[in-house]
Amino acid sequence: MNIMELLKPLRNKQIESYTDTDITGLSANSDTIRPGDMFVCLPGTKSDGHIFIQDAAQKGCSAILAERIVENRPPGIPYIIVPDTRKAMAILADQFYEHPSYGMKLIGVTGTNGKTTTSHLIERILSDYGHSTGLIGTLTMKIDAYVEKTTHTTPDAIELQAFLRKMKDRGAEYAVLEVSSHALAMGRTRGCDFKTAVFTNLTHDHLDYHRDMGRYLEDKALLFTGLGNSYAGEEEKTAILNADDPASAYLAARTAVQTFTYGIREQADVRARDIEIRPDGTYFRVKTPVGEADIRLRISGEFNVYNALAAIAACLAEDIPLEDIRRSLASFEGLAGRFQRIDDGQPFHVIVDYAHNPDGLEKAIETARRISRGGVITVAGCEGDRDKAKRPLMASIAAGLSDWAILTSDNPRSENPEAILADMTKGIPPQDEPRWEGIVERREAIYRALSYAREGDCVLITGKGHEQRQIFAENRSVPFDDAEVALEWLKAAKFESEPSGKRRKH
Ligand SMILES: CC(=O)N[C@H]1[C@@H](OP(=O)(O)OP(=O)(O)OC[C@H]2O[C@@H](n3ccc(=O)[nH]c3=O)[C@H](O)[C@@H]2O)O[C@H](CO)[C@@H](O)[C@@H]1O[C@H](C)C(=O)N[C@@H](C)C(=O)N[C@H](CCC(=O)O)C(=O)O
Ligand SMILES: Nc1ncnc2c1ncn2[C@@H]1O[C@H](COP(=O)(O)OP(=O)(O)OP(=O)(O)O)[C@@H](O)[C@H]1O
Ligand SMILES: N[C@H](CCC[C@H](N)C(=O)O)C(=O)O
Ligand SMILES: [Mg+2]
Repeated sequence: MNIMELLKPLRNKQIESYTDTDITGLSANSDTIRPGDMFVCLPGTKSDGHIFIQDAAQKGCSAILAERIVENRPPGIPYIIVPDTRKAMAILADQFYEHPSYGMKLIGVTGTNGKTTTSHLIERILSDYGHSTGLIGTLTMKIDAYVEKTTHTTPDAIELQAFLRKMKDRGAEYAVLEVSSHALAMGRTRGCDFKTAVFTNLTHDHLDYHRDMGRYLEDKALLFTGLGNSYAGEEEKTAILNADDPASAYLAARTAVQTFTYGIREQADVRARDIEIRPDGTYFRVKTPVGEADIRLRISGEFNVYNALAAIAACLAEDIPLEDIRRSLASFEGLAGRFQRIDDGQPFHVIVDYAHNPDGLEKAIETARRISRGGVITVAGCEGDRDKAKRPLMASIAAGLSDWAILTSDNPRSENPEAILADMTKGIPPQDEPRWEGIVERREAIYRALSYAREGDCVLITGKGHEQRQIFAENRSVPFDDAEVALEWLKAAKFESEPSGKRRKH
């Protein structure tokens, strides 16, 4: 794309040097930049993109977008200054990829927990109904059967717009996007013309980044305030809100578009009752403006009722008949690491779940309690280089709500795992008979939890869900998959079926 064409939507820019040139791509990373790309200098949290200008120039970048002049600016390369390169990058990415979100129906899902589950439920219902649908989220980026790997829940603006372009070119009618609060705060989705915004819930997480719950909510609200800014198309827009979450009233007040609510406890447009939580799934009756239905989900937990209700509301807003929604939900077999059952014939439940914040952990343990015929043994850890305030809260929930908690490591990243564990255990009130122990090594913690289980118990392994690696200092990571580790132990323990039930061989 010609440089002037690319820069057209940037209102506030200063062109320091200029040559008429073609821009063949955009990049904010001097490591992976290709000749012909415009280099966007982002002031980051770890380093400053401006210091890599020379590097990018040597690799053949075609232009530079910066926030200031730097010394030894490479001659002969167009150099443009804008007040905020991150915001400008999103606008340029939308322009470069020729507004891929226009003309597709974009459904954005945000909230502390449940984004991935809700997004996949929506995607499944839409595609079962015959719509060509793309999805971008924590687990994957996909367009119908075509799949790419992701590194982030919401990729940066360049990767995001490039993938939306792929969706548009392949004929997708819908794009379901998981929109993280980091993405909203950093403007990664600027330029996306959302038709629908779905809110799951707001509870404590990511305060290392957002600083407090008020600012966290403000960042989440950006998805809803942004609904009013239509770049293209005049289709009706909707905010789908959780009537049982107090943050929804604020979001409703902040959006100019119509709202559609779901819930269990408060009055809502889409409401569930007669909820039954079983080991093999969840059953409930849903009342909607277009009728009632009995829903069967193959995933356990009241929290998954909320996720299903959000998906039902979003799909009713797309005029999908309730009966089709019911059928799709009944066939959804769940996602890797989201209250995932691990079964090797053992006489107790083993669940791998991605709960990595206080509310998620509480909900996961409550669900384990509902399906257990005995006790609940929980394995929980906390992340390194992330919100430290969660640590004592999560430890207190794990030890307080389980019959036995094994506190361990999650991804320690640059931190000392023993120190993370010590931060966690500070949150546990002294008890006459402690109901927890600490085992830093995660594999050993999982093995130990499984070895304690007796018939009917539930072993709940939380924090890493689908993740396949454990991350240590200096980005060193080792293969680690909770489900595989649990299966390793179960296979070695050799459970087998007997006519009288399951029993352990050794
Ligand atoms: C806090 C955060 O989100 N940081 C993201 C941000 O990094 P940053 O701005 O701090 O970048 P930096 O490392 O300081 O570098 C600054 C600039 O210099 C450039 N650089 C750097 C080194 C070099 O040699 N050459 C070079 O050009 C970098 O490419 C970057 O443009 O921009 C980077 C590029 O887009 C992201 O990879 C990075 O995500 C980090 C790795 C991350 O872990 N993010 C997580 C917290 C995140 O975003 N999570 C949410 C999900 C949260 C939820 O579940 O709700 C997500 O959407 O995934
Ligand atoms: N509606 C919900 N309310 C509370 N907790 C939930 C809800 N849905 C899921 N969880 C918990 O959060 C975990 C992650 O679920 P999911 O991946 O759907 O959320 P997410 O918002 O996409 O998470 P992330 O922010 O990591 O992308 C689940 O394993 C479960 O423990
Ligand atoms: N979406 C969460 C995932 C945390 C999962 C945990 N296992 C970790 O890797 O820290 C985050 O970005 O904070
Ligand atoms: Mg997710």
